[in-house]
Amino acid sequence: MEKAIIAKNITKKYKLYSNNKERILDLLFPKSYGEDFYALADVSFEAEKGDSVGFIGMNGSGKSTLANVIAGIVPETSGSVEVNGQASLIAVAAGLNADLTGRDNIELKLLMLGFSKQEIVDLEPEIIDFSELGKFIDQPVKSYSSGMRSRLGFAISVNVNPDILIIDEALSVGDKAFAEKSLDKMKEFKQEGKTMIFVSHSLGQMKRFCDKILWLEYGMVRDYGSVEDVLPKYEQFLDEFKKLSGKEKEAYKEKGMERQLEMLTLKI
Ligand SMILES: Nc1ncnc2c1ncn2[C@@H]1O[C@H](COP(=O)(O)OP(=O)(O)OP(=O)(O)O)[C@@H](O)[C@H]1O
Repeated sequence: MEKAIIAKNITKKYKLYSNNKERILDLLFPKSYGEDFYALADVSFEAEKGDSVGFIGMNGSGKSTLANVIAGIVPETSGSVEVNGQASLIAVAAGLNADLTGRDNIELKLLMLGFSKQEIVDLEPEIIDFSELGKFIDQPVKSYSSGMRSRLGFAISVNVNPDILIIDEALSVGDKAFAEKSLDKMKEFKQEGKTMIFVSHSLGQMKRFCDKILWLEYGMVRDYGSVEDVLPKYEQFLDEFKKLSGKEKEAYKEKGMERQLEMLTLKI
């Protein structure tokens, strides 16, 4: 089978500063200021061409960060990601310029992707039609609601016909009718044998779409396998986690962070 994505030992470190002074000192001096925070710690997984992989995990587990690293929007701190084909990310806040109109954003994105003038003229009406933005298409994106931004992002990304489609929670902000239409479009992609990454808290949508599930916890891979195998385990985990007291949840988190530190120390 041909691989579409090969992610090897990806780590993403952010610096958390308690104030601006710390941020500036960190820029100016070799000594490190601020606290290291690892959004991803040694994440490896592979997707075959045609796979639909769902990323699941609690808030802050690293799903969006990993989606952004694969899309080439956020650089990894270490490790490597190989993507065979053109990846397109759909996320509520991704890649739109708020000062430009919807139409200008479409043209800019298509230009950046290397489309010719004629191809842009041909494709633009399809994108506008799909977005259902009507006359708002000529208004600046900063006047759009999050649902409208998501529609525009979705309309652009699915119509540029990427090899790999990465969808990060973009369906959760739109209305039901648009979500259904988008899910239909995603089904078409799947039938065409394209690769998809799907980030969502909706386990129902995961079941409908994904063949494989990557479960992240504190920036680490907790499990990776078929939907039938991993999703029930995650559902059971969520049920049990919900029953924990605040203190127990804190202790669970501390243990997770300790595991992360151990893993990172082993790697250094
Ligand atoms: N630019 C940044 N600077 C500092 N920390 C960041 C940055 N971006 C993300 N993080 C942190 O990295 C961690 C992972 O974030 P990410 O958005 O990937 O999680 P997620 O699993 O997608 O969460 P959610 O389900 O809430 O959307 C979080 O703790 C977040 O606060």
